[in-house]
Amino acid sequence: MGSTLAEKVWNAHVVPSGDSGEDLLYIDLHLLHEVNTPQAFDGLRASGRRVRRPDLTLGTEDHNIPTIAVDKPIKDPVARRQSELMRKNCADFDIPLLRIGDPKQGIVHVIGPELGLTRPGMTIVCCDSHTTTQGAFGALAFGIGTSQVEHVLATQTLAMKRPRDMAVTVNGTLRPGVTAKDLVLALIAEIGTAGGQGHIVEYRGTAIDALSMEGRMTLCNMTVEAGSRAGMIAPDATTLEYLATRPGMPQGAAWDAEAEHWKGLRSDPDAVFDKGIVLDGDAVSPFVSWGTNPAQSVPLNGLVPAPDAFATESERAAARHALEYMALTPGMAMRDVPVDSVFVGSCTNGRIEDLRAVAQTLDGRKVADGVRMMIVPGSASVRRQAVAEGLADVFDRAGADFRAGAGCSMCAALNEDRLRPGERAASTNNRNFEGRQGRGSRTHIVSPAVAAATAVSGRLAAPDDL
Ligand SMILES: CC(C)[C@H](C(=O)O)[C@@H](O)C(=O)O
Ligand code: SF4
Repeated sequence: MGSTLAEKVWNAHVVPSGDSGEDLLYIDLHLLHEVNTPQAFDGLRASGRRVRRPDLTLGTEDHNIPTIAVDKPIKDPVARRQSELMRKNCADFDIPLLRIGDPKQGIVHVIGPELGLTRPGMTIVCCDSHTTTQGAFGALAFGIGTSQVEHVLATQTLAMKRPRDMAVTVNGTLRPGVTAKDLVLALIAEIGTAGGQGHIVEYRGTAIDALSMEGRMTLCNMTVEAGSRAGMIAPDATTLEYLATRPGMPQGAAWDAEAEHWKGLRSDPDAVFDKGIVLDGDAVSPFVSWGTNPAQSVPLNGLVPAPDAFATESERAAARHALEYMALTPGMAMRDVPVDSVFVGSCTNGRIEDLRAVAQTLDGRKVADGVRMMIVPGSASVRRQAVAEGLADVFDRAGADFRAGAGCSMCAALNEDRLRPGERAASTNNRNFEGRQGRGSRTHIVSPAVAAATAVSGRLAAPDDL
């Protein structure tokens, strides 16, 4: 019987250890941000341990930091304290840190790939659930908790039981205007927020092959919203093309050898998956969330569902509750839902391709009266590129607020960028639970193209509607 991609990467990292029922995995890259890490460093101090491989560890500031006045001291006292702690911890333990204002700074899941740190076949962990983003490169990448962060810092290893394997095959072709974001929302709507629980998902099929690296990252990013441990896509020509442009890549014969090895990282034809689902790429259309979890999503062409339409009482109760929180009426066309605000950004959709898609729709148009649109780059490098390509001018002319600083911003409202109670947003982020974007906030998860069209129309819309 052949092996899956996940199994191959896993097995290549198992460090011989006692028979504990768990494998001890060697970790190739450990990323850190300012949330969820302070206790791990306190633990190291308490036990008098050092960081074993600071050279395989990198920190960035992303969650709490402001996205305006990036050159000034942080005003918010909580955010300032978090950053100060992060700076002290990284300095004390010799870990490189990309601080606010650093040209390489950005959201942790955006900078790994951008800086060429994320490579096929690696094991990558970070104190953050959306670490799964980096599985787009054929790496095994997932989020870990604070005590595991401490363990990896101290030993560069992690004890874990290997998750099961799940294949998500997307045949056919995504139609023009349909993006990886729509695909992943459609997938989660189908399998539910626990549909991938205990599994590493491998995406395959012609619609996946055709995705750009940015699209693949969006897909793997939201894989965790289906409860999955990780998402992976086997490296191919698209992956190699992206990697070839990244800093620090091997050159000449060394590159050829590495590329050969990477191309071999794929599931064997006779590999057996514990679970599988097949989707028709041609059938996917722009998707939007109506409720308070990402599975509560429907096609933009669809209607706000009636709670009675759900199969189980728990789903019906969840739908009733979500509709009340979201102030929506069953039967209302999603296209008739008006928004107050539009947020473009996050580790799901804050990369250059996302900003290009937004600019394409905003070009020559204006954000609707009464709607505020905030665009926050996923990294400082994305921002520089957006300026260089003229996207920033398009955003300005349209009346959107293109922020100077990169970070999580209104994705999680851990800095001062947040929605007011009751405010409704179309947002390119990945989570829409109650209060996610500020107390009482109402989030509709959308693709960048839908976000842009919605900003112009003032109601949920796709570019074709304009
Ligand atoms: C703050 C962090 C731990 C959290 C995560 O793990 O995902 C955040 O990034 C989020 O998206 O909710
Ligand atoms: S952008 Fe949002 S989802 Fe991504 S790491 Fe930051 S808070 Fe989490």
